[in-house]
Amino acid sequence: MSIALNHITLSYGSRTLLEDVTAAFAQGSLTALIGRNGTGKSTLLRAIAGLGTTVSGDVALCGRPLASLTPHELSTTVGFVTTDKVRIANLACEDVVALGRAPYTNWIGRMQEADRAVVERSLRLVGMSAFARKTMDRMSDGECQRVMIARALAQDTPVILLDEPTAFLDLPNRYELATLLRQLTRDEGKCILFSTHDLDVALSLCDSVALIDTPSLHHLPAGEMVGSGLIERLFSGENARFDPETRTVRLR
Ligand SMILES: Nc1ncnc2c1ncn2[C@@H]1O[C@H](COP(=O)(O)OP(=O)(O)OP(=O)(O)O)[C@@H](O)[C@H]1O
Repeated sequence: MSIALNHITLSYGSRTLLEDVTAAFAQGSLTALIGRNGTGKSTLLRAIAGLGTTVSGDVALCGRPLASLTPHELSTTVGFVTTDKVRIANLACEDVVALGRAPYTNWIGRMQEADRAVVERSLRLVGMSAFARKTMDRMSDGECQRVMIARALAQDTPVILLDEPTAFLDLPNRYELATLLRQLTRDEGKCILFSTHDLDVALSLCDSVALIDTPSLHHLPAGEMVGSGLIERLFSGENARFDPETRTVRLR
């Protein structure tokens, strides 16, 4: 398994977000992590990425306990894409993508021919080759998001985590981005786990859905999740209800 969570508990102080969660995510699979605001999606992604959150239980990446990985091994195993905007004037897309090569470049960080080829390929995979020399401060949110995914691809890790990659995107771009992620699981064999509030994207385009139902995590194939009744229970309220037909939340 690319990601294995074994009886993990996540908490902040006395507040428990997840308790005794066991789940596994396979190579070549796309999984959406969903849940209401503040239920711990980002915290879980950060814990899997080894970004210093309180965890009891074990996280294993590609069969190795997270705790046993050196910083270098971690950086060649898991890539993490956040919604933080990297809009540094004068920094071209290809330079941002090249940052993903840091674990592989020599001690002065000099890029070799092979590194440059990986950067080029990564930009091509996300459909952004034409933007290589453009600076990121003049690009749309959707374009920036693709470049940040290219950076994670250049890092060449079997596991990629993304925290709300579809936030700030319009509807066609949300579908396009999720379709791109799906393609990367198929063509590149990546294990991709991303958090999202887009139920229709999660349920229509992903292999499986991991739903935080505090303090549990339900991980089911997307089709089974639609029919499970779990989404209605967690996302329906006085003014809105989940419609399994359209896989969206609608006003009552
Ligand atoms: N460093 C921290 N210290 C204490 N509490 C925190 C910290 N970071 C997050 N929290 C709390 O933990 C809970 C989970 O936060 P998290 O950001 O993981 O949720 P989320 O599901 O990603 O939320 P959203 O959907 O709103 O992005 C929230 O109630 C948040 O206030």
